[in-house]
Amino acid sequence: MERWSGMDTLSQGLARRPEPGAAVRTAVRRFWPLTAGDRVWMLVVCCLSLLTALGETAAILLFGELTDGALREGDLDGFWTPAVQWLAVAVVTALLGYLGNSLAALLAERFVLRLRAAVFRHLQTLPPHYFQRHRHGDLVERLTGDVEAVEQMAVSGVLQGVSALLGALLYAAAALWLRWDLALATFLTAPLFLYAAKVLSGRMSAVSRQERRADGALTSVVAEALDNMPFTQAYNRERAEAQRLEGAARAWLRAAVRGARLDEGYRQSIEVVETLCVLGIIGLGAWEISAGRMSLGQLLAFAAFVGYLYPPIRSLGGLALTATAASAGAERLFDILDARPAVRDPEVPAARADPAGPPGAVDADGTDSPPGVVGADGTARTVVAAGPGAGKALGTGEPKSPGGRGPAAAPRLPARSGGGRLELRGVRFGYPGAGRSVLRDVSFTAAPGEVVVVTGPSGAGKSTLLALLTRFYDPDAGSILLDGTDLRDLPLDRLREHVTLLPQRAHVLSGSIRENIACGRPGATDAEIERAARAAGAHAFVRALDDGYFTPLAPRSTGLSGGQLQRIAIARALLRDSPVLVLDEPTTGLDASAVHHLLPALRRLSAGRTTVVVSHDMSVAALADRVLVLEAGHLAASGTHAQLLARGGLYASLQPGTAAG
Ligand SMILES: Nc1ncnc2c1ncn2[C@@H]1O[C@H](COP(=O)(O)OP(=O)(O)OP(=O)(O)O)[C@@H](O)[C@H]1O
Repeated sequence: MERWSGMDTLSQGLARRPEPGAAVRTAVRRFWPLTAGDRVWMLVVCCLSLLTALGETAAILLFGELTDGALREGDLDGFWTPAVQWLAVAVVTALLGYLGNSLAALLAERFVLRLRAAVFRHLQTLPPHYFQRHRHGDLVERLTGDVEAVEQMAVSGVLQGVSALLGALLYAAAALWLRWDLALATFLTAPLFLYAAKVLSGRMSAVSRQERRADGALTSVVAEALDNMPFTQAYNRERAEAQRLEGAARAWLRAAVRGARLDEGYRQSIEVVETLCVLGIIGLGAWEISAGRMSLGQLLAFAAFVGYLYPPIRSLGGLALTATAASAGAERLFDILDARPAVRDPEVPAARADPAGPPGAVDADGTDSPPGVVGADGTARTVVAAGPGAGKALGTGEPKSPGGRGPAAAPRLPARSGGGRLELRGVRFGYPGAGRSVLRDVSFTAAPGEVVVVTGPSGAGKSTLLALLTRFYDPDAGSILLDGTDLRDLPLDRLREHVTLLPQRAHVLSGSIRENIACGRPGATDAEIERAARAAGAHAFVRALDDGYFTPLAPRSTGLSGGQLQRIAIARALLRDSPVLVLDEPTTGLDASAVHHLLPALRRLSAGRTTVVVSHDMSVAALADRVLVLEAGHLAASGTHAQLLARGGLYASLQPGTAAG
């Protein structure tokens, strides 16, 4: 199995420190494909920038004409023509500026939309341990703050850079045309701006990394504090939590102030350089005017050109800093994009791909994904989207065929009725990066219609076994077969249609009860939903609610009990109607009466299917055709509940009221 070289967030922050320029180049190279489809519009923005700069150049020349023709002479006749022309130029320039800036804002937001969708799509392919090893608040920050920071470099940065460059060239050309000798004297100062930016960019890079990390840590602390609020209140931990928040906020403040100081340092030193230049020009101009080689209008126009020339040069230097800061955000996105999914769809020749599979990955804005996106080696990757693992466009390499097998054609599973035979052959597995096997030589078979309960001491590997059955991971050795086909040879979406997981805590989606049940099989009719709810023992309490099936639920504010939510989850699983069911501690946290209501529903749910249940609950074990006892990763015993009890040993010791339970 391919190992994921995961490290925790902090150590990744400390790892590899490319120099700022290289980091920016890598980021631009990897994210640039996301601008596909908008590049023509980016060109339009650049053209509009050029036209705007031309308009401003014309305005300055008209200003010089106005000064010499009307102001110096005190002649109103010389005022009207240049004044009307100037006004016309100003209106057209304003219009072009409006169009250009609006279009640039649209392109920037579209890039954000695509980048976030691309990172999120890849995130959805990552295995459970990735989410265990990264704080959720930090991941939220990456999908929001870091994505926006990268945009500042990849789209806004490029557009502003091109526009600044065009403006600078144009104003420089105009200044040269007006007085080449004065212009050259002025240009000598330009490298000072870029030098200041270069000196600061090294420090900016380190500060930006700290700032991005501090942002992530702060969001994490807030998210965790909100999640833990009842615990915080019940244990009088308000002060401790407030201190934790303050600690994270202070770290963020320090990083933010350092960043602001660098920005401000750049801005203010540039102001001083600019003032020096302007004074120099006025001094030279005064000398030229006194020698009769220059008019006042020419001097003012020249000074205006130089006044226009500095902002683009300053902005080019500032952009170097913005890009350096953004590359710290980009590194945090690469951390996600370079993490490898633990499992991959089998390679299916395009012509043989199942037409019933989900459509190709589509951007959040409804447009097709650009074909190649941000592969670590910069190569384009094709979005195949043969299943829920369709984040392949962002992965870092093609999947290895597990166990050294070649590319596999995707076998079709049999229809719902009759199938569902599960077979484990000598399965060994250890979590990526953990370095030890959690399951060792596990072999058993579960036939259609059979209920197999897996039990054992805490940490024996029961939940891990379920993660393999639902193919969140592949075994390191051995194989798992569904109706004779290795799970690794089945498209993930097909596999997960055939194997339904009922997790320990019922998942609640934001939406009505009806929607929560219907997500088991999108498109289910009201009658089918009600039938599933009845079989799950949920119909009676749902109907008693004011809004019945339209009662809104939200992940943390359901207003339903744990047992009721579990029955909604059972209705969802019933509707899914898959041949294999995998249940993780379905009665955990429920009292005797809730379990009493749940068991008949579980019995109906498992009828005619292959059911594997992880449970410590004896009432669930009593439902089983066979009980498997896992101990330290291997199967220690198997038999019916009664047989195992009679045999004594580990199983008997697990029962409540016994010493080793
Ligand atoms: N993401 C992970 N990375 C590394 N090790 C893990 C990970 N998840 C679980 N483990 C380890 O794998 C072993 C088996 O864990 P598992 O959750 O499968 O046990 P379990 O039998 O389900 O326990 P319980 O009954 O307490 O839920 C444990 O030693 C655990 O520490």
